Amino acid sequence: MEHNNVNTNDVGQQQTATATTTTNKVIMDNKTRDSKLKFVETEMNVLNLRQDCMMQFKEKAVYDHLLKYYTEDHLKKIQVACSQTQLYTSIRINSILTNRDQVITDLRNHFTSNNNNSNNQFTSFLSFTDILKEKNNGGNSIDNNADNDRIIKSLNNDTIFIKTEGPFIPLPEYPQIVVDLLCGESVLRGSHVFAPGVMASERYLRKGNLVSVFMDASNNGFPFSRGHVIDNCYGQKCVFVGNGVCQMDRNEMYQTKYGVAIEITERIWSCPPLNGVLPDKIFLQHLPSIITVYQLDPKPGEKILDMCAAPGGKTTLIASLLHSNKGNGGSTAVGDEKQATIIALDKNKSKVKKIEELCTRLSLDKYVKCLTKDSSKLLPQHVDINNPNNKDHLELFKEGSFDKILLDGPCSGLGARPRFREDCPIIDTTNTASFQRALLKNAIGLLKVGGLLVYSTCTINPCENEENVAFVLNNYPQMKLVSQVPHIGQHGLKGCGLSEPDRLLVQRFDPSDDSIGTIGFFIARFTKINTDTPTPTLLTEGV
Ligand SMILES: C[S@@+](CC[C@H](N)C(=O)[O-])C[C@H]1O[C@@H](n2cnc3c(N)ncnc32)[C@H](O)[C@@H]1O
Repeated sequence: MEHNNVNTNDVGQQQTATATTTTNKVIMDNKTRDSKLKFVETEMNVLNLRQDCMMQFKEKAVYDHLLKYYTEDHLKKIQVACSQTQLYTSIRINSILTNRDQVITDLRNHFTSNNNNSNNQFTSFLSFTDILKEKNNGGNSIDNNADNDRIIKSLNNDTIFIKTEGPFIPLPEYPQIVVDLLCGESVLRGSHVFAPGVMASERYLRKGNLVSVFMDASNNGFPFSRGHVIDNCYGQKCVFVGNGVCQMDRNEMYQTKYGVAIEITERIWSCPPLNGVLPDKIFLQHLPSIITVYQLDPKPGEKILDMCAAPGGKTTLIASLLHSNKGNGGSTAVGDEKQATIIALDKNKSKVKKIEELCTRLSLDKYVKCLTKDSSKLLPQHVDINNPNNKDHLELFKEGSFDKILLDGPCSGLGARPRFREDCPIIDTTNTASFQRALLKNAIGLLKVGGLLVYSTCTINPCENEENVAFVLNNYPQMKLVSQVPHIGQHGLKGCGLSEPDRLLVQRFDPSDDSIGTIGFFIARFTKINTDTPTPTLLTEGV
């Protein structure tokens, strides 16, 4: 699950006369916070201003399912973490067009000229090494070897991290606006409010008015139609997401599909508003997603498959790494003699278009060939070999022909944050796991002996993670786990089918790990060995 590309254009930055409030600089001490909360709690039911606030599961069965793997205490910590914003905004630099120093200068200029940085909030741009040091209290837990050094250097060159501060508790003291869940979660991640997200408001709102923005987090969705007039307090289960300034009159908010309706000036979490900023030079991507692609370690001359690629976040990072590695072994573009072809697939045609658009926007299109395909049916056994229309498919998807495969498939998404209501139905926790096995089967068939398969999900559901890895290891003796570089997440959960050595090889990002503060995520890195000529290790294992 990538950063929500809510919309672009952080427009409306010209502050109106009433927009004189600046974001709170100091985190509340407990006493001030408590007295503010007392005021707020007597006034309204605001979920996230309570200490015990945590993400709730729409279906209790999902909670019960997770309790089979996590203790109650652990799950509670995950729920609390999921209701908060991630610890870092991670920014990938498009090194084909720019470099880290230039992006830092551009971002400084952007924040200054848009008045978003009036209290110097976003002056600190951290490197990957910085966040490792913070994670390990000054130490760096990554081993020093040539491979690690090369990868850390590349991560330091091509990423920037901005730390999230908070929670700040501005008072929700202005006329109220209710936005939908998606919009509210985007605001918590740093976005402004775009017009389509506005659900309800007080009757008399004008451009320039200050407003308090609430997100509807009730279990059954917003009970009124869009444009509903709310008087006084919105009494449903709601989450206060910040104060802001209207950039439109009330009517326009409901009539237009485009543009910023409210510019947020006081936030709960200090995430920078970056939607639409330097659109061809930076890409917002969660840290575990970045780490996933580094596990592929793409090299010039390789044939690479991204099986579930839309909207293209990881595909474009693969292409970007290939571009950076171009000097180390020749040309890489599709069509070149010594080509490293990235085949990016998605089963949804309109989503494939999105991959193409992103590749073009980032000037990486020459590295990627995008196709609409069902990746659970790539192997020749799923294709009518006598049909001449399938000739190209059979040629491209030969068994054992890919050097590197990324399988970042559909998953239950039980790891997203910030999130106040988890809507995933219980059926998805098992159905997705079995569908992922069908995808894995195709990936294994297409992988070369000696090749790498990277499998990832953005969920904390062990059925889709550790248990699927155990499924692969138990059913495909040619598949072995290999170590990950970098490995900054936790090890696999115990009791989910993995042996102790294998548990240590997978990488699990637990939202409740405050030291890194990411979304929930899981990565496994496999290689394929030749089982016809067993290696000494295999012989020993067989004894
Ligand atoms: C988690 S998203 C992938 C995100 C992507 N890797 C990125 O980093 O931007 C999962 C994608 O799998 C696609 N998908 C689902 N079933 C598929 C199938 N059978 N074959 C190919 N793609 C599929 C979905 O359309 C969705 O775009």
